[in-house]
Amino acid sequence: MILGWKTRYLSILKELKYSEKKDKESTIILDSILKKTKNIEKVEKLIQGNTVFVIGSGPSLSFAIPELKKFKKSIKIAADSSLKPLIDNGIIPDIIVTDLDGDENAIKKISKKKSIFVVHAHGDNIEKLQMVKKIKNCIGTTQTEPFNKIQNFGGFTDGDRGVFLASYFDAKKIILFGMDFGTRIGKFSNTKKSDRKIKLKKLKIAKDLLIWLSSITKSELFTTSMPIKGFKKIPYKDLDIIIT
Ligand SMILES: Nc1ncnc2c1ncn2[C@@H]1O[C@H](COP(=O)(O)OP(=O)(O)OP(=O)(O)O)[C@@H](O)[C@H]1O
Ligand SMILES: Nc1nc2c(c(=O)[nH]1)N=C(CO)CN2
Ligand SMILES: [Mg+2]
Repeated sequence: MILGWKTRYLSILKELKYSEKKDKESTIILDSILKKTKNIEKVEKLIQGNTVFVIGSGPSLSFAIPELKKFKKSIKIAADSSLKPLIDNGIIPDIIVTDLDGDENAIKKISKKKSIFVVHAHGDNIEKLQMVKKIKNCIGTTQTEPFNKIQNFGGFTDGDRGVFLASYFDAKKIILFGMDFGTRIGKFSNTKKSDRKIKLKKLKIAKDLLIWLSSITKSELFTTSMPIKGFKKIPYKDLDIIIT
């Protein structure tokens, strides 16, 4: 677990009134469903020393998609609900970070392909975890203590967990797409009207975690989305220069 994570996790539990006990229960269930695999080593190989794109569902995702199509070979980590618009546009991510509340059909469509799913267990997705049985390549994560097959790379929402994952495995550069945070929820995000308030709180937590990560990571950080402290803002036209 990354140094300092526990303190941040405890303050998230307090703010959102989540139960550590339920998070732990969920984690134990995910561990019991997962098979022993070499998927962690595969994820490490995809990320280490490479430029990695992390794609979220913020408003700028619509503008990012035509740009992403130009970079077929770059390693792409999709956060949950960004998966559907990506595959609808012929972009197959290498890694999908999800707590399984994105589009279930999109997940089914690529669940038998070589993309690796990084599935997060928490107290509010216990029933969803059964979907893992149908996914070919999977690793499991938690926000509490890691154990057995379950990892904790740090991070909270699917998007920021993607960035923590890329940093954990020493990506050379990490470039954000559709990771705008702020007060506008992207149209591809699977957020019900009644969940808007909590979603905005989660986005604020995610942004603060990324600002913290920027002060400790060895990876070089960039964003094509809304500016964020610690990340160098780059226009799409400069992507070619950054990647090479
Ligand atoms: N303005 C934004 N609107 C929606 N998503 C955003 C925004 N900015 C960044 N993101 C990132 O996009 C990711 C994917 O969006 P999605 O709606 O699937 O979130 P999620 O983390 O699954 O949320 P939930 O808490 O409901 O599981 C989020 O995890 C978040 O990190
Ligand atoms: N207990 C609990 N933990 C979470 C939740 C959630 O709804 N409940 N949502 C997350 C992703 O946004 C991450 N972690
Ligand atoms: Mg999700």
